[in-house]
Amino acid sequence: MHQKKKILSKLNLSVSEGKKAFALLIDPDKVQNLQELQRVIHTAIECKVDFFMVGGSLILSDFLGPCISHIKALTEIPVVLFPGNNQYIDLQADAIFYLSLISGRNPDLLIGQHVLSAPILKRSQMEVWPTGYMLIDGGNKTSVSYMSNTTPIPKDKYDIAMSTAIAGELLGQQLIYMDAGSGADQMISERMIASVKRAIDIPLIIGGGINNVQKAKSAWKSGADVIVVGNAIEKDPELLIEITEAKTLLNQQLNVH
Ligand SMILES: CC(C)=CCC/C(C)=C/CC/C(C)=C/CC/C(C)=C/COP(=O)(O)OP(=O)(O)O
Ligand SMILES: O=P(O)(O)OC[C@@H](O)CO
Ligand SMILES: [Mg+2]
Repeated sequence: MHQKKKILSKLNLSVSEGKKAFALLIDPDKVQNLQELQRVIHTAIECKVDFFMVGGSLILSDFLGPCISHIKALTEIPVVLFPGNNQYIDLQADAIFYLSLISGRNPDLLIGQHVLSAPILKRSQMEVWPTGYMLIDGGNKTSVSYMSNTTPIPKDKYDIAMSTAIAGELLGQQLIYMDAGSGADQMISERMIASVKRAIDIPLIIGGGINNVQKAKSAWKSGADVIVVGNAIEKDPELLIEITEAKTLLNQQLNVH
């Protein structure tokens, strides 16, 4: 029998208490050298990030496995795979976002990649997190929209986003991840986040283009349960500390620390 999803249950519990979470996305291809990686991991550990995410739309380096093993060697903070396809699976991770790209109409990303990866995931010890993944237009063409061959939901089509998220929930997805794509010019708007959050009862993850502390706060305040930051921290690891301070303060104000 498959083991219980302990990490996901813990996340669900803190979300049900209204607690805000912060995930750091590490792109194996953007790691300059091992020292740089260790520095970011150490800062993330000091900040007690809620989880690490590792993955990419297209990975050219051989660094996916080493990235995960370096994190695992230093901390118990969970590592969650964020795979662009079934090749980017490494069984050292604790969990995997089993993404279905529900904003798109590309069958390979709704079921094809899942069929290819199902046997290995079923045999593994990893927690598999069924995730409705929705791309929202962030003003520029991102790797993920090009690589997925899908059109993101227009940024002001709140009803389409809401209905898509509800459909994901009704189909049994356990998380909704709305992403403007890595390096998006504009993060997802407050109104879009709030409309989707109101419509669903599963945790809402928001990412793409969150590159300063104001944007992180605005995403949380509009309804994000988890925010994901990648690019901006690669450029300035100190941002980890600022965002963590904002999270701590917000959780204190919400009385859920
Ligand atoms: C079920 C399995 C095994 C895989 C899921 C496959 C699906 C549905 C993927 C969705 C589409 C996709 C390509 C997602 C990738 C998301 C991701 C890891 C983004 C990280 O950012 P990058 O797109 O790599 O950005 P950069 O251009 O900044 O590197
Ligand atoms: O790299 P950034 O823009 O922070 O985006 C993070 C993540 O949501 C991308 O899929
Ligand atoms: Mg990438």
